[in-house]
Amino acid sequence: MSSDSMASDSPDPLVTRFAPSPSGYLHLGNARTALLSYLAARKAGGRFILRVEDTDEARSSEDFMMALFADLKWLGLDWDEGPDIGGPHASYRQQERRAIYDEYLSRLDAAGLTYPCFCTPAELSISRKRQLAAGQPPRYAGTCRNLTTEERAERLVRGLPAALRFRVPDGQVVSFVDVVHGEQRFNTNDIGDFIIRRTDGSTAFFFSNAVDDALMGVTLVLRGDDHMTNTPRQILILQALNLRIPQYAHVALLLGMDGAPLSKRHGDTSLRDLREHGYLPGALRNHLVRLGHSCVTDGWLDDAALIADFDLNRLGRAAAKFDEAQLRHWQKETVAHLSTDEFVKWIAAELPPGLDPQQRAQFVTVVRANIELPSDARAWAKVIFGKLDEFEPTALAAIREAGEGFFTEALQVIGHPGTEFKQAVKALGQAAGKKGPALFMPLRAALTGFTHGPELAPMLALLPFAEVQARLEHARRLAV
Ligand SMILES: Nc1ncnc2c1ncn2[C@@H]1O[C@H](COP(=O)(O)OP(=O)(O)OP(=O)(O)O)[C@@H](O)[C@H]1O
Repeated sequence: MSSDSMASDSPDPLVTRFAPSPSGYLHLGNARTALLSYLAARKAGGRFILRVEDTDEARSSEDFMMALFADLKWLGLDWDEGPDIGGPHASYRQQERRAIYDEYLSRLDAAGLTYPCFCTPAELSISRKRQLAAGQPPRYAGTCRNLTTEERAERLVRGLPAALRFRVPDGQVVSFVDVVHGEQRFNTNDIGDFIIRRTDGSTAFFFSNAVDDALMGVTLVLRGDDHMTNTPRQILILQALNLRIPQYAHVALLLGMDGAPLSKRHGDTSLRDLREHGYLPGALRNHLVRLGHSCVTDGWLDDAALIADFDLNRLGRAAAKFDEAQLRHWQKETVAHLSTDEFVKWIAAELPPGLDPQQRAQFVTVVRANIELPSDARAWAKVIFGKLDEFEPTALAAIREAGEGFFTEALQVIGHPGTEFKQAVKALGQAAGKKGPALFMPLRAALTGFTHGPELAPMLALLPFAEVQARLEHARRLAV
């Protein structure tokens, strides 16, 4: 039993989808899967569908769904069909597709491929433990498979809660060619009959997800490899319903710093957190596309270039780890690619009120290369437009190392408004007998409170002369 012939050589345009559950904020793993699915569709000139899998009512919420739309849009994705915009296969919310599932469940039923299962969670757990103890892979033992019609009727009359199981055929092999992992083969004897409708009447993931993909015309299911072992089950359902089997691409899960897969349930680093920290969508896109996909271009890619660079054949198998240093690298690159207007808009909320346009423009020119996040702009705005009341420890050490005499000289050399800074520093170096870092570092420390930062001369051009004097005087007192 192979799905190869149905899955390949499709003349139809590529249709991909992202199908999250609205049960938490999207984390970077979800976002990466969404981005890759989006890029695959856009690259091929196909369609990208957003479907919300909210059959688990206890964990799903309207707020999370709205957040999901907002976060995906912020990341720069758009979709051709979805719950918020509709489309030819509406509804795109599984809660609203119950009648469709009932119809397809009854088809399976009519074909004799389902049966009610009355096993309780406790009974299933004991059975699983027994199998594990016997060194067997846990699978449903088939307890309710062979109940007689009378036994079933008797249990139903007693009102026992019943789930619905799919009858997996014995002794067959389900095979498919995964875009990332190549040929996959699963023996149906290892699968075990699985639940397609829970006791509360909601359909299980295996079923609704597969039926929706087929009915929505999805041709490529690109998802995390947490779903690899679900795929043979889904192929069995689609075959039983005579529905089209898509191609599958299972990408390695994105792991957190602790090595565990990111997961909504664990509240892992969400797109939202990063956005609130000031990360830019372009940084996320450039970072995420390179986790599990190798780009031809090493440099920063805008949206169009990202689509052009994307290639399904370059999806990788290796597990990818979220690395904040990498994200910061792409953030830096993205900031460098902002136009001046975009940059000013991005940091506007961090600037003190009342700056004139010239001060604003000068500030941007001076500090831009030193800003990765808006909070950096806040820190430099405080240094330049505010009062200096904090020194980082290395700055304090540099001031004390230079000594009181150095700052007495500095106050004389930089002694009047309009002093040309470069000339003044040269003169100070001669007077104090210092050069290089021994000359620049204490000055930088005294005037900014830091031992790193934007070029000093243009920064000082923004400081009032009285403030320069006050800071040098303060440093002189600190150095005593
Ligand atoms: N760590 C991960 N790395 C990459 N993709 C992931 C990761 N976790 C989930 N996905 C993918 O995101 C898509 C949406 O999945 P889903 O909404 O179930 O997310 P989830 O984080 O697994 O949620 P939950 O923790 O609630 O199960 C699926 O394609 C899934 O494979």
